[in-house]
Amino acid sequence: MTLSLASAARLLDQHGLLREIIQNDRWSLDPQDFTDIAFTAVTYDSRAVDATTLLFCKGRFKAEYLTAANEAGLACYVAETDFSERTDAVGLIVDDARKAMSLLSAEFYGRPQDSLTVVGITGTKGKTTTAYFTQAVLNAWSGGKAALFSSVDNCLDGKHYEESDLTTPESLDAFRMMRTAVDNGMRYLVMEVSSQAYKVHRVHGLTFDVGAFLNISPDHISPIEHPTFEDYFHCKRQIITNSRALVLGDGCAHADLIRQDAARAGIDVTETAPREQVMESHDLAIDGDFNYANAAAALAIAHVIGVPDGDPALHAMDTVRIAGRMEQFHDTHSDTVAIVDYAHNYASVNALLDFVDKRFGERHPHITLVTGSAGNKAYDRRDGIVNAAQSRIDQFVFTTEDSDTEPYLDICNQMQGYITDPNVASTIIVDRTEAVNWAVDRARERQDRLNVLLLIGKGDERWIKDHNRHVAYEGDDRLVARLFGTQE
Ligand SMILES: CC(=O)N[C@H]1[C@@H](OP(=O)(O)OP(=O)(O)OC[C@H]2O[C@@H](n3ccc(=O)[nH]c3=O)[C@H](O)[C@@H]2O)O[C@H](CO)[C@@H](O)[C@@H]1O[C@H](C)C(=O)N[C@@H](C)C(=O)N[C@H](CCC(=O)O)C(=O)O
Ligand SMILES: Nc1ncnc2c1ncn2[C@@H]1O[C@H](COP(=O)(O)OP(=O)(O)OP(=O)(O)O)[C@@H](O)[C@H]1O
Repeated sequence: MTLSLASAARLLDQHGLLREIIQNDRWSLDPQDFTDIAFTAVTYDSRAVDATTLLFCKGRFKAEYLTAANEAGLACYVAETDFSERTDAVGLIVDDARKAMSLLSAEFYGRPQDSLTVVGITGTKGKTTTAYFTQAVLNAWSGGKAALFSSVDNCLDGKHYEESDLTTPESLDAFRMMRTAVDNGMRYLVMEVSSQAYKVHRVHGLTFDVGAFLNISPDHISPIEHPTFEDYFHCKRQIITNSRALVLGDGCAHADLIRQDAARAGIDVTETAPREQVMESHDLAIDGDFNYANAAAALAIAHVIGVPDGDPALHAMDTVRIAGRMEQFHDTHSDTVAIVDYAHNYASVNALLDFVDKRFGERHPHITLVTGSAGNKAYDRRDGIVNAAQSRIDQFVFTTEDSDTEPYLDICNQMQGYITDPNVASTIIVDRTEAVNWAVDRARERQDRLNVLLLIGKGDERWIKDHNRHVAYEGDDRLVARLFGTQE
């Protein structure tokens, strides 16, 4: 690990981020005016510092955190504010602490991205699935040397998967994990890139060898995410100029604007094949026609990376299943199929119902949608889910998803209020376990008909967020398998 106070200050200066260096009453632009420190660790948590740690003060960091850090011997911090009243440490005062954190973390971890072929995948829907497909192909192609950062799991050695917290990790965590991946012998990294990642500079300074832009539709609009669709789309578009080559999803909305971005930056665009073409040569284990669009993107990425057309490695994605995505369960007591899926906005609920229609439509099933929506963010999803489903299903059961401070019942009531179709029934059962139980019991009362239960928005998560803390939950998949007395 090679970062010192002097080299950090120089790097920040080169990137136009350094405002000045401050220690007590001494203010300077010259790092040589301060005792140099060779950093042995970097962190954004004031509770994890010692005399050779570089601390990044970002986001909702509070000045009082520095009191204990100072006692722990903190010697240097990066911040947008002068904290010399709270600490004797040297402050690298910058224009943007998150950009600084990304650049300095990459340097601290020895620029691991330079030893990897890095694939970045963005889009409103299909990021996780495409990332898993791509990793499977690159793993097969390279003999197990592809790492993955996804919203479900991270994988740093091509074979072990650990649950992740964010779609795109904080920059510092991302570069630390890239270092581990390189040390584990990985040659490829496939990562999901959320719009938030660009909004809060988690991938600042990172160039993707291949960037993929799958699709775009309204999502993530709220005060803590994006104020408008334009802002959401603008953030996602940053991947274009930060990639060496671009893969563009077939039928992507605003494709002309995306091509204009690429043309201005001189970046080659590879368009993905129509999903129907992929259906001719691949038989995916995971259900849903939309997954053939995700497969088309994975094939295009592999092509740009150099996997030859027709190579057997391309079929590695055929067997990929992703926990909590399009998982089917069949009841042993009635003609009922439950699908556990991660759909949670207009586009994905619509795609899910297209699948239900195609697979089960001929049997005119009774369709129940068990859904909630996230609290305190992505408000547009609430009417999006209702509008995508209301004329295509028989029954809504509104229940808990994840929340911060917003009461679950308020979210359920709001969603129920969006219903305009008089033919769809609805009920609110806030407790998610009870909601699924209720849906199963009602289905068993309809012995004369096929029932389709759609349990969406939680996938295989074993928790529900309440006040942003994880509260244990059995998981939609395990719950329904237990109630059905079987699992497939
Ligand atoms: C808006 C946003 O990006 N928030 C993220 C951000 O929060 P923040 O920087 O404000 O950090 P904070 O947790 O409020 O605390 C401020 C700082 O004080 C530090 N601290 C705190 C206490 C203390 O004693 N000492 C101390 O130093 C914390 O370590 C932190 O660095 O940094 C945190 C980790 O450092 C993230 O967990 C958090 O994500 C929140 C939880 C989140 O949910 N973000 C969502 C909106 C998100 O990013 N989603 C996208 C898209 C998902 C999708 O595509 O579906 C994603 O990429 O996941
Ligand atoms: N290409 C697609 N088009 C429309 N819907 C899709 C597509 N791919 C997946 N979906 C739906 O979206 C859900 C989430 O898929 P996935 O996790 O791959 O996307 P994501 O972009 O990572 O989503 P999120 O950002 O919400 O985590 C799936 O469970 C499915 O219902």
